[in-house]
Amino acid sequence: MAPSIDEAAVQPLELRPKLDCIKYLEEVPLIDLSPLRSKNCDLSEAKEKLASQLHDCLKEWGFFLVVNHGMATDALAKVKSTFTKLPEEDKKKVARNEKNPWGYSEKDLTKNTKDWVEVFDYMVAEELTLPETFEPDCKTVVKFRNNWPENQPEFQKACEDFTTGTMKLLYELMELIALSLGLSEDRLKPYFDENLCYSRINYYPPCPTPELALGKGAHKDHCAYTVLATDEVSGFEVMRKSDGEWLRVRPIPDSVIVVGGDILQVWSNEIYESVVHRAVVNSEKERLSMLTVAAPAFEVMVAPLDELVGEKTPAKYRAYKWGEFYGARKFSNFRKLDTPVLEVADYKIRS
Ligand SMILES: O=C(O)CCC(=O)C(=O)O
Ligand SMILES: [Fe+2]
Repeated sequence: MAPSIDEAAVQPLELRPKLDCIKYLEEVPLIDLSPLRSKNCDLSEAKEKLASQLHDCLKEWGFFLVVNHGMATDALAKVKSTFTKLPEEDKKKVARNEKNPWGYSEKDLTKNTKDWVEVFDYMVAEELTLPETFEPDCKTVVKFRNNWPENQPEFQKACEDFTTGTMKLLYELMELIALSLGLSEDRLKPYFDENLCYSRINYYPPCPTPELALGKGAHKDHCAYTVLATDEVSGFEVMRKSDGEWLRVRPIPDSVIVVGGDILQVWSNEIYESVVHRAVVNSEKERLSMLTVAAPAFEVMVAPLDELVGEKTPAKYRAYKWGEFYGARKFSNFRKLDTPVLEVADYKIRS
């Protein structure tokens, strides 16, 4: 008898990966950040050049790979080795719930289908005081704290080291992204004072029927952008805008992937579009990826940036409060399966 998996993780027919004809992206959009680390070159010239490359990558693909990113090369491997050793009961003890959305979950959904993944989420800030439910009319604030497994200092340290590296890169990219839109390099930074940046581990166990499920279903990232590191097992795929074709991105050793998100789409008034992507699983190998999300402060109103709006380029979105949007998405994991999840398209101005 064919192996079976949880019905909730079976993707609708049209969303299943076609594993017998995987297509690879042959010319990956690649940015080499070594000029930023070189003592012999003019830094502002180097930034302008990189910004222009980044513009082309984001415009064409909505994502790019980065080499010479400055992060410790063994950061992800350390997380992988410590996460995979965590005892099941320790993970279960720090399961996310409606009161604390940080910690472990094996029940994540994308578009209401269960992902074949175990995740662990933690905030970059160790604690944040925020409205209890993240909802517009919520008057009570609570302190959210990270939910680290007890007595696992090595795991926690590996996670924190990863995040120290990604946050540094995230701020470097913030300058380049601003420059790539013709803005001053510090234009986006104020949105990230008291940010909601967080990191996530995605652990994809081998799946007996990888042709039926997805590690992470097709989605766009809702933040400004994501820095994603993956191990050597392939599985990350992007949807090509022109024809909807799924293309697998081969892992390049010591690179990270930068995925443009919805906020960037809105800020840039659609000069850039966030990329649809997914994670495919396989029957033999476990796979681990980890990311840090560039998420602004709760109070930030996200709208097309003034400099990019004009008579010929009217605003394509009305403003929305990031914290409320984010909360609606985050807490949707604990709500009924049939409630539609908020999308950035809900703020689109239809002409
Ligand atoms: O694991 C991957 O390759 C992609 C993960 C991802 O897109 C996400 O967690 O948002
Ligand atoms: Fe993603």
